[in-house]
Amino acid sequence: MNNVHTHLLGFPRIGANRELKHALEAHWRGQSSAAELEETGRALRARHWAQQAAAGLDFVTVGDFAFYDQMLGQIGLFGCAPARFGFAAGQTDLAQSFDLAQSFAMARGTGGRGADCCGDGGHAHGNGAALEMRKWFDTNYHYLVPEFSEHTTFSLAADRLLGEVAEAQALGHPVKVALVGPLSFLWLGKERDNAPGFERVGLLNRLLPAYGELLARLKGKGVEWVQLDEPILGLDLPPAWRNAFESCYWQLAQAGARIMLATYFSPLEENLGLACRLPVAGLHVDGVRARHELTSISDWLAHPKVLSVGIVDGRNVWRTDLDAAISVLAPLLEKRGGALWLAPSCSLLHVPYSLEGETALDPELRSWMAYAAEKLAELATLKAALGGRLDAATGAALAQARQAIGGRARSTRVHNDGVAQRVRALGPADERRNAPFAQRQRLQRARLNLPDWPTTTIGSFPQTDTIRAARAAHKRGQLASDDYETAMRAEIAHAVGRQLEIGLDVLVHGEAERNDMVEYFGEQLDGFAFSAGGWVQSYGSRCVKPPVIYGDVARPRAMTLKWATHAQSLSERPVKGMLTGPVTMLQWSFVRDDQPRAQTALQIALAIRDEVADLQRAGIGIIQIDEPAIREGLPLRRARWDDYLAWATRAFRVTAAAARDDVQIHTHMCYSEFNDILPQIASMDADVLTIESSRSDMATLDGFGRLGYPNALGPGVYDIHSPSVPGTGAMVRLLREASRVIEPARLWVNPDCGLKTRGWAETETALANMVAAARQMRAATPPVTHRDGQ
Ligand SMILES: Nc1nc2c(c(=O)[nH]1)N[C@@H](CNc1ccc(C(=O)N[C@@H](CCC(=O)N[C@@H](CCC(=O)N[C@@H](CCC(=O)O)C(=O)O)C(=O)O)C(=O)O)cc1)CN2
Ligand code: MET
Ligand SMILES: [Zn+2]
Repeated sequence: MNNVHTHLLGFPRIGANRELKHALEAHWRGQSSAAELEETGRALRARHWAQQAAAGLDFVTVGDFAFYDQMLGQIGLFGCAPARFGFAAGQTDLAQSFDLAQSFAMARGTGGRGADCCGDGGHAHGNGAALEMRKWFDTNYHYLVPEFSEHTTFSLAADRLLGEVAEAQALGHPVKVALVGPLSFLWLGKERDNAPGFERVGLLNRLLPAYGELLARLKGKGVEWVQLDEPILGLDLPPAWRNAFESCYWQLAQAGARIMLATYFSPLEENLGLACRLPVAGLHVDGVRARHELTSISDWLAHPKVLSVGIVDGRNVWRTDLDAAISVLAPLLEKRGGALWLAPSCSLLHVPYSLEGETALDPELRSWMAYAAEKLAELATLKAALGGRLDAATGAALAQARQAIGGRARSTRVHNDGVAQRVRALGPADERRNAPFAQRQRLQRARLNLPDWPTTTIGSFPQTDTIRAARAAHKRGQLASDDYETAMRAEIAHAVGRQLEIGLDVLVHGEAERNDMVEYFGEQLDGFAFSAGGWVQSYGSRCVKPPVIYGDVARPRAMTLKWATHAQSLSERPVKGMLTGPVTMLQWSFVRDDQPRAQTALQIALAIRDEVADLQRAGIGIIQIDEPAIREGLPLRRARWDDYLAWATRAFRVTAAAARDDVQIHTHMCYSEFNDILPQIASMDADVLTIESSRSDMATLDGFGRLGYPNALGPGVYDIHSPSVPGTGAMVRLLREASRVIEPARLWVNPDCGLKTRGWAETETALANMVAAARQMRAATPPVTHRDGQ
């Protein structure tokens, strides 16, 4: 008798129509109460559980919901908020869990945040500084980073979680609770204000009693299974962390609840034996990224432990090849004595809700795809087929999948011979600028005639409600294309005017016409499809709509030219052309799974390269090619870094090398630590690199200095995540620090990142202060041109 179960690791929470986003933003604007927000959360959870039950899952998953972020939720659950928020026992009833105001304070910082009505809040420094945001493994989702010190204590505050369990049970659902496991929770945090020698893995003994107590209480509430996510088992772990697993899980085993240990995003490799040995009731593995390990995992995992296979891709939007899946699963099922759990590979947080709303998608393309809802249906079909229940509906679903998979494989629209040929023909000269940097720098100086300490911004100016409303009206057909274009030209003129008034040296057009830096280009490139409602949470209430790359990429026509030349026509000062680089386009899209990422990256590189050529032909003298995602594209295992970095930096060079020597290429990076990939960043050979650094107090820059980074650098002098306006003095201090590491002749003055989430008032004051800082530096340092003898 086969005993196939289905479950999921986590479900998206923002709502099919981004209900949670709208409710959060209304609450932050003061337009709705905490109770109203709680009610939206409750309704969303109920709806999502109902969907899971309707898809025949054996459990609904509880614990994956969060108003802002799940890691933040766990900071509340285990009572380990940083002391600076002052939520010490006594000030608040810890047993109640954090209330909403407290968790938003940690997410968005405290002090003067009310004015910031937008999705994200501030990340002010000092007392009420928000928790740091970091990318969740190699995804585009940001989590809030827990902070640990030797003073950190943990105390269980489970009311919120237990309340959600009770909600699901009251609705009649069998419940599995999902949490981040103790070792991944500690690993994903950071150490702060520590005595030397302190390592946060040492906090495990303090943390485990809280987990143990929670497991016992869940069991008491009738929760049979608790999923503990330990995705770090797919990383290269230092010995202290690896060694901690066994004792950790032996201790948790005492609590009684059945633990499903969940791994994902990466093969287990040297941790495979360890993961199989741990005293847990079940092990979930990523059947997409670790498919080649499934057989050995099944051999190592002793009965009666349950094997859960993440057979449906939780990171992409393609339909599962169900025939192929069955041929992988059937032998496993036999090995496991007829017992197997099936699931998506990871939480479905990273894919949109349902194809139902995607009426504008080409029907053939749509038939190749599966969002969260369709992935649940795939699980149901697999369960029925493996369970031997080949009823009519299952047969029809299998046939439909077969047809779609076959159609996609044979489709002519996926392949474009011209593109393939162009990629094959790429030679070494196509990825090299003509002259070395020093020579280019002379030519560019002569052409651009910029002052020392040149000031610029990263590209976007505030995306105001007016801009978004105009675009929405245009999309709905209520604003004619000409009128939309006129409105955007006016916005661009406004942005240029403000920049001239502020006194910036290198201008930008402000990106008003872009919904998003990736989606905007995806909408204009062949081989990309874009969705109407395919929203995915990025952080807090902010979402992105990743385009779908389904075929060979080509650029039918110029994408940015008319906006760039319009902006340049308004001023004598140089306006930077603004492009998104090939690696970021790839990383923030749903990608093809029928060819290597490297190949797709080169195709995108050629398309963007053509845009570089068009811009320079039209007289644009500076072109920025943004690559903020280059670091997060790194494979999770170090052994695969070199290969990735080789093709990723090559794709960038192919894009940039279309530029003549007197055209200045900028690139921009943010959101990451760059110290471990500095030589590769240098190999990209951009003339100017603008980089996020103010939050690290310029520490990022030390590495660049030590390495002898050869080209020009614009270390961000103020944090654009905060609505608080930086003072001139603070920026002067940062610039002085920077000039100790990089000689002034190679330094630029700019913010950390784009300004699209900010308002105009704060932006103008902040930039005026930044320009004043640059002028102070000019007054205080001898002119660069004399010093290097040019
Ligand atoms: N793809 C991507 N990934 C990234 C980043 C990025 O910029 N892009 N940056 C980092 C993350 N930072 C981010 C910063 C801001 C937003 C953001 O502001 N998102 C917007 C949506 C942006 C967008 O696509 N806007 C569209 C659609 C806007 C919209 O919601 N329109 C309404 C209608 C509005 C109206 O009627 O007034 C609707 O469709 O319902 C547009 O401008 O056209 C949001 O959540 O609100 C997202 C990520 C890392 N990852
Ligand atoms: C996330 S990097 C953003 C770069 C883009 N040019 C902007 O200014 O918004
Ligand atoms: Zn940026």
